[in-house]
This record gives sequence, structure tokens and C-alpha cells, in this order.
Amino acid sequence: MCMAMLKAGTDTTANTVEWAMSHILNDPEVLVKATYEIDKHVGNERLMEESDMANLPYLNCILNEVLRLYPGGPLLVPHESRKDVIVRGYNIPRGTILLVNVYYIHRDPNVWEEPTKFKPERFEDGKAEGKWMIPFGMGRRRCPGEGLAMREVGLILGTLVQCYDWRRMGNELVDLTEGSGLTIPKAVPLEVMYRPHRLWRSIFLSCENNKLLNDLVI
Ligand code: HEM
Repeated sequence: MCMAMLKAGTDTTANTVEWAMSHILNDPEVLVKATYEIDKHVGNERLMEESDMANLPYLNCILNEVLRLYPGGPLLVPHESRKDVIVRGYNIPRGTILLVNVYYIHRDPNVWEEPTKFKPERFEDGKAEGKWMIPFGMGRRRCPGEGLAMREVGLILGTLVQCYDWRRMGNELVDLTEGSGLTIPKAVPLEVMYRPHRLWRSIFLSCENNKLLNDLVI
């Protein structure tokens, strides 16, 4: 049971953070908006906490947009039909093993405008309400880690934005090619430059007279 949770919860979560950071780095406006929101609602005197997520709508939009474009289980796990059904003229007998193409559902051009574009704003002010997204699957085998994943990815992303200044390695955009694998990994792992933010000084150095950290922070 523990192994199942660990296996199912690690790559999915790490990939989601990596994709989010890749897009944020390619779109400085998104980074500025996320930083501004965190500055405004959390400030620079303390680290962001899980409970702050409720006051960070734009960060939530980023999270939703990443899960839309890169659902950690693009075909879910195989499901089985419980009874005979007809879906759009296709007969599906009871007991059929079904793969649900979430990747396509989330990029359906009939539902999403510019479906392949990373645009967190599409989730602002409930604009995406009623549009179907199932990044954590559905039914009895739906991801049991959904609550944890949403909290931890939000917290990780928010803390990364709050604590560091981020830069791409050069002028080139981050490569967004998708690799092969069950959980949509990046083909080229993200490499990035970062610098601890001033916030580090007030939070981490206030408790200890740590020379090493002190030297690190500009
Ligand atoms: C962003 C992070 C995550 C994503 C996108 C994700 C997505 C999914 C998806 C799509 C499924 C298959 C659901 C279905 O077929 O209906 C699944 C199953 C599962 N997930 Fe997650 N997951 C994430 C994080 C986690 C975490 C953090 C844990 C545990 C700590 C976890 C534990 C599991 C387990 C145990 C299953 C198998 C459930 C079963 O077969 O009954 N997941 N997940």
C-alpha cells in the first residue's frame, strides 16, 4: 500500500511542478503576476503556508492550467465498463477494458480556445466553469492522492516563486518537448538559474547566525 502511494505520488507530482516552472520561465508575465499575488497576500516576513492557497487565485489558475495540459495520467489507469452502454454510437459491452484519453479531452479544440497554449487566465473568475477536466481520473479508482497533490504542488510552486528569483539559462526558451512515459515527463529535464530572494535573509537567518547562508544571500 505504501509502495503504491509512493510510486503513484512521486513522478506525477514532480512532473507537474517541472512543467509549471518550465512554462512560468517561458512566460515572464505569468511569473510577475504570481510573484505579485504572493507578495500581496503572503508578504516577505514569513514563508507561504498551505492555508494561503485559498487567497492565491492566480497560483491556482497556474496549477489548473498545468494539470489541463499535462495530466499526470494521460490515459488514466485501465477502467472496466460495469454494464452494456452505447457511447456516440459505439457499443461497449459490460466488462470492456477502457482507456480514457484525458490528454485529448483536456486539449479538445471544441471546448478550449487555443488548447495547446499555456494560459492560466482561462481559469480566472470561474471562466472555465463547466469545462470538463479529470486530471485525477474518475469513479472508484479515482486518484486517492488528489487532495494531497493539490496542496503540495500549490505549496511547492508558491514557495519556489516566493523564495527565489528565477532566470532561464540563456535567451532561448525552455524546451517544452514531451518525453515518452506514463506520466508525461519532459524530454529535456529543466535546467534553470535561480538566486535566493531577500526573503531568505529575514526568514532563515533570523534564527541562526549562519555565516554560510549569510554569504549566499545577496
Ligand atoms: C499531480 C499529482 C497527481 C496526479 C496528476 C495523479 C493522477 C492520478 C490518476 C489519473 C490516477 C488514475 C485514476 C483513474 O484511473 O481514474 C491516479 C491513481 C492513483 N494515485 Fe494519483 N495523482 C497524483 C498524485 C498522487 C499522490 C500524491 C498520491 C499518493 C500520495 C497518489 C496516489 C495514487 C494511487 C494509489 C492511485 C491508484 C488508485 C487505484 O488504482 O485505485 N497520486 N492518480
